[in-house]
Amino acid sequence: MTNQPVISIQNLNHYFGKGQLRKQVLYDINLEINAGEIIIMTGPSGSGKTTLLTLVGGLRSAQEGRLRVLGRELCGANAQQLTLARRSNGYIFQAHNLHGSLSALQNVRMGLELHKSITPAEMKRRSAEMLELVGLGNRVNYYPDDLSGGQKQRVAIARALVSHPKMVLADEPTAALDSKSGRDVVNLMHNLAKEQACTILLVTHDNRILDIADRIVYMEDGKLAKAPATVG
Ligand SMILES: Nc1ncnc2c1ncn2[C@@H]1O[C@H](COP(=O)(O)OP(=O)(O)OP(=O)(O)O)[C@@H](O)[C@H]1O
Repeated sequence: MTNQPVISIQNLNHYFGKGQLRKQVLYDINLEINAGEIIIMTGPSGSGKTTLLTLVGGLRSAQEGRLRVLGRELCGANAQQLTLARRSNGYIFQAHNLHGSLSALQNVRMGLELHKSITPAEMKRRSAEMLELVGLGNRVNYYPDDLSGGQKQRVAIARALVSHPKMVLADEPTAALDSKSGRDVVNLMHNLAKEQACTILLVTHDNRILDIADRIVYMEDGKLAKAPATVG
């Protein structure tokens, strides 16, 4: 861990809608996250966690305040700048978004396709190696329909990490999983992230996985607070 903030958020506000329907959903958010940290964001439904995650990930544009991610200011960034910012990140979402018509290997390969300098043979080698690492070495040619929920989520993790991103953003990665698969999945994220010195920002309601966090932040009514309970 180098203790350089990779995410620096200052006085960030966010609104949805326009005119009379305009509604503020994030209020004066301040947060610094260092390289290699695993941060869990928790809090009630509708409190703004996913909104903050998508802003940090460059999936929507930040409107007011300062949001510096991996050396780039995202507040006021244009579409092209946001596209560039997204390339540094891996994403893991609850609905894992695997392509049903692609095999596990081809899905993982998608995580490398933006990286033009890598040859097709090298992409295949790295994708197979990452599937091996997540325990799916014997499932590389399976299609998502033939994999369990936990296996699909592991493919999504392999896809997010295959390019060795500096940052991984995860939204409810264990929501659809039973407790054993959920635990396996977060252990895997934790180990791979620590090996690759990758920063993870993870949104969850799943209290069973809080112990993988270096730090927990709590969101309520669009405001960030320290977690009510600390993790030992
Ligand atoms: N695209 C949108 N347009 C308008 N309002 C939205 C939009 N997305 C979210 N909201 C509203 O913003 C608020 C925050 O939503 P958000 O999804 O960030 O909360 P959350 O904490 O992630 O909730 P959950 O835990 O249920 O996923 C909610 O009131 C929600 O209804």
